[in-house]
Amino acid sequence: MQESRPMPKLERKNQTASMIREGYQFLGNRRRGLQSNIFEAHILGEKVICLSGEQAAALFYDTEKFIRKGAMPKRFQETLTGEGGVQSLDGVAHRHRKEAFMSLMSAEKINQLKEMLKDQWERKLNDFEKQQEVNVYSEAQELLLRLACQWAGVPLKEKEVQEKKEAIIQLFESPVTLGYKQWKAKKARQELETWIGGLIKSVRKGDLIPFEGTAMKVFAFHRDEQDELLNEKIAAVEVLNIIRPIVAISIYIAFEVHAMIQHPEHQKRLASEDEKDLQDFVQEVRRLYPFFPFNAARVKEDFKWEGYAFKKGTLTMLDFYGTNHDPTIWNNPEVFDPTRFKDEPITPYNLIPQGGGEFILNHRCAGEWVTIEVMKVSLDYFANRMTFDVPKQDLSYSLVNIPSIPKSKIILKNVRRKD
Ligand code: HEM
Repeated sequence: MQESRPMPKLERKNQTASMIREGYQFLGNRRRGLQSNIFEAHILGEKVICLSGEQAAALFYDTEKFIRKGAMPKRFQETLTGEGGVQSLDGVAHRHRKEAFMSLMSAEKINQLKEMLKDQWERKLNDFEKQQEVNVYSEAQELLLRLACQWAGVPLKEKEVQEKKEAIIQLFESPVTLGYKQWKAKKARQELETWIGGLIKSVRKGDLIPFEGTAMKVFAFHRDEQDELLNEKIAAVEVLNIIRPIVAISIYIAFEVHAMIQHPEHQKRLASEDEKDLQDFVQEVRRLYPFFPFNAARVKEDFKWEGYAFKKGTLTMLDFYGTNHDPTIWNNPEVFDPTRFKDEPITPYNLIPQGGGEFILNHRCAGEWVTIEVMKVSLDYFANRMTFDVPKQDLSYSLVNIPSIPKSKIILKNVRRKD
């Protein structure tokens, strides 16, 4: 058998502290230092192979080579994703569950979501006109929670809105925190799963009848690949896998308004009738701004790639943020330029803010189309249906804190409907 190539290695034994210190840029900094798209590190007490770039992403999403079982730290499951959800499945079980998710993402369902969203923005705009000041991040969270529940078939009482909003935000704002904050996020998840679990029970008993094709209906009656109904807790985890990330799009809405403010030179294109202009702007926001830094999988069986040995069970991380900023893929990757997509085509493995590969076969984000459409409709509102002043504020954002959110949360004043 041929000898393996020695894999570039980081010198210091444990890089956990550096990773925490450098956040989104940790993997990219090391990749540049070693001048290699593949290297070995030690993180959280374990040897990890770190991958970056388009070819490496294609490898990471090869289901013959990698599995997700045992890859995600328990504390992310206890807060961000929940336990037993689609993220933790492999093979037939994953495909079967993912098909249920993708059945919610038909063109018809997404159009319905867009109409509901426009309705929500119309109402918000009325409120904004009466407010002295608008906090975009916070307002978007509330709007998206109402939207997510309506679209998913989850009844949400007016008096529950604030409480549920606070709980859901904790799931995606706190996954990498420790101590009290993490404990609070765990508690929030338990309470949310109990709430949705109770509703699943009511749907099964016939006391609550959600519309066909909603997440509540689909997951209340979903049967796994062995024809067993999901238990209530897992059905709740999956309904929350729809609601939580829709609310998290508030981060991208804050970033798209940030991009509008910082790059007024693109304003004219946003006013054009061509939807492609909105789309390119949204894609550039998703490429440039930090959100989900990386993901992990484990080697399924021993194999070699480009001469490097991958041993069964080895934790392997793919750098999403670094791939979206890779200078071998993107010209001037640190520059915000929505026109780049004319010459720089998007492939399943180069623009990966929400993972790569295929939707059903791989773990690529089930809600990527929803995210793009929600961002487009929302951008159209901020760019073309309202006017506002931008008061002095701290528009900086961290490349260390995960998730990153603009410091000021984006404050607007004198918001008025455009005639
Ligand atoms: C807010 C913006 C979003 C970001 C940054 C994001 C990011 C991601 C990422 C990085 C993954 C993992 C990809 C991988 O493992 O390779 C993922 C998976 C997933 N996302 Fe999203 N997502 C977003 C919005 C959404 C929305 C709106 C939904 C649902 C409506 C959604 C539902 C899911 C589900 C169900 C999975 C698991 C897919 C699987 O394991 O097969 N996400 N997302």
